[in-house]
Amino acid sequence: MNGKNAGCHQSVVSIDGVFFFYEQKKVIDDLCFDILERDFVGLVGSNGAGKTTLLRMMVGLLKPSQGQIKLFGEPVGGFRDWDLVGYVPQKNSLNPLFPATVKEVVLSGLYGKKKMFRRLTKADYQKCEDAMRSMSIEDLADRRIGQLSGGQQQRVFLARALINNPRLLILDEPTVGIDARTQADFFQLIRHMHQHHHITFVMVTHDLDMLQSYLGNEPVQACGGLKFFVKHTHEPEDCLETNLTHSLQL
Ligand SMILES: Nc1ncnc2c1ncn2[C@@H]1O[C@H](COP(=O)(O)OP(=O)(O)OP(=O)(O)O)[C@@H](O)[C@H]1O
Repeated sequence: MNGKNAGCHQSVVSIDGVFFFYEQKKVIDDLCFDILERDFVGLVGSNGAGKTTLLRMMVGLLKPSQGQIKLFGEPVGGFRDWDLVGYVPQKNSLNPLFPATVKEVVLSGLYGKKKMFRRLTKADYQKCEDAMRSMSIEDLADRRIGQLSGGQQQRVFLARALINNPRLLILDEPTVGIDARTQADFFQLIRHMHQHHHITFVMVTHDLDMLQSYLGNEPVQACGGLKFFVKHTHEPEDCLETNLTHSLQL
């Protein structure tokens, strides 16, 4: 877990002495944790343990009260290469009247703060097609997202996170509210992505059985109410495919 080596062992997320307080309430208590390239990290904890808070700090939406988080070696506060990071926040079921189409939602993954008002290019539309195809949702492209099932919506949000071909994918309870069969399919898809692509995963889930079947029974670290399960995938031959939006079909 420790070490910032070359090649497949680079540090992707480094969490160093992080505390987080909401007013007087301590939520994260002196957390130190390194996530290396191509790790799959499963983050587990009871309601209110601080999982979402930690993910939000990783993507710069919250600032640690103390300590530091680095992404790809850069402090999050100064990190600019957000195309490397895909984030799928906790599911909110969408109002069926929400007007955006699937294609528009996926394309919106391209809008960094700076790019918000630029014109979309042919290459952007191609990336969108690739991302939708990788999640097998191309047939839904013109449907309103609010009219889709929970499982379909999750695939759309994953495609949105994939459109920039990220190297770090952060998923906050991606299968909540989805039936068991769809959850199993979704998890298989995530495993496939991890096994075949040069990508690091951090996933919060309450589905311990599913997680342990892939990451083993023992957490590698516990901090407060948080438990970290990790699968390392550091063999050089595991790092051949790099383009996430290619050949993701199961
Ligand atoms: N904006 C906020 N202001 C004050 N307290 C907050 C705020 N957001 C979260 N909290 C509190 O911080 C604690 C951690 O919340 P967090 O959402 O990180 O937990 P979690 O582990 O993701 O929980 P869950 O499994 O229920 O999603 C909880 O006690 C929560 O009530």
